[in-house]
Amino acid sequence: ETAAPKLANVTILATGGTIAGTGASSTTTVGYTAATVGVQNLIKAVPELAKVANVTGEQVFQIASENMSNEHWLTLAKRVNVLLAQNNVDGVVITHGTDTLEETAYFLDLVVKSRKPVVLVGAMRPSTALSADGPINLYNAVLLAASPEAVGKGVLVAMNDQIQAGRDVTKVNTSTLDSFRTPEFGFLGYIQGSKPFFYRQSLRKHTTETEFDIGALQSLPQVDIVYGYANMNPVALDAFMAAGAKGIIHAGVGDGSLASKVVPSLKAARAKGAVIVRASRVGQGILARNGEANDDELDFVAADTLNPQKARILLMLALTKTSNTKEIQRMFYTY
Ligand SMILES: NC(=O)C[C@H](N)C(=O)O
Repeated sequence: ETAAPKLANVTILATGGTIAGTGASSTTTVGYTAATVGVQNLIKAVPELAKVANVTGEQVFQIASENMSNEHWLTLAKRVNVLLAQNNVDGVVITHGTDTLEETAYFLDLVVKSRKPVVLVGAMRPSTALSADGPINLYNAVLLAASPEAVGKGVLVAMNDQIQAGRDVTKVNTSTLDSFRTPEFGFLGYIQGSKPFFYRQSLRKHTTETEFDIGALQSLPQVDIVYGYANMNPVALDAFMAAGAKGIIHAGVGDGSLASKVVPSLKAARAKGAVIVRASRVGQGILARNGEANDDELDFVAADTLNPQKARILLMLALTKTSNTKEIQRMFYTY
């Protein structure tokens, strides 16, 4: 008789969100309370987890993800790095609210120093709802984190039976189960029959390949996002600068075009030393350097394919290393 294969050790770090949410009734799918169920009860609700991994749980935070902050990210990333450095941890799953899940995934993709799997997971329906998606999503996330296939793939997101890349995935719908998508580039694979199936991979550098080290950091530089629209008003940008912003993401219209009325404020911000990154509110496509604005002349940076909220994360980390815009532009073409 051959011994049963040894199960991987997976730690679930719980941070709250709808996956840990409860509603007034089984038909409550909006207006429920996020972040009420503790990690041990999340694990207990899915006894099948024991078949795919030796699971342990830690409650890191208990928040709705709209309240996720830079400080939460530093705490979480440091914990992930400590756990993955241990021989008795093979992978980490992070339960998370869906609203900012894509941001945490990209932050970790840039600062986790391990090739071991890190998988973020959430739910669109609270745990008390009919056909809640949390339990199957959690099961899929744990088996993915326990799988050799997920090693070295960067931080992953497991939602709706699909495997998504932390860099590229985004929430595209306020409420449906298929809210997590990677438009145009596509998701990386499926989870089916308790197995991950990978078909593609991002070529951008991640985890052990990055130059970022948050080990000694207690905070991150202030970077804010200004949103572009017709009749755009520069007041928000000026206010962010007055509040001490070290970087500004300009989530411009189209290919990041700059409204004439806003250009003086952008130039003034740059003159004060803030790094300006041109991104787009459109959600897809390359933000072309020297396209809709002369970035060389303005000394601005182009966001490439990062959406504004992900560009904010890369700029914060970049500013922990340098304020040289050429160097920062290189980073935007690398990660
Ligand atoms: N579906 C969710 O998880 C939404 C919730 N507001 C959160 O991000 O925590």
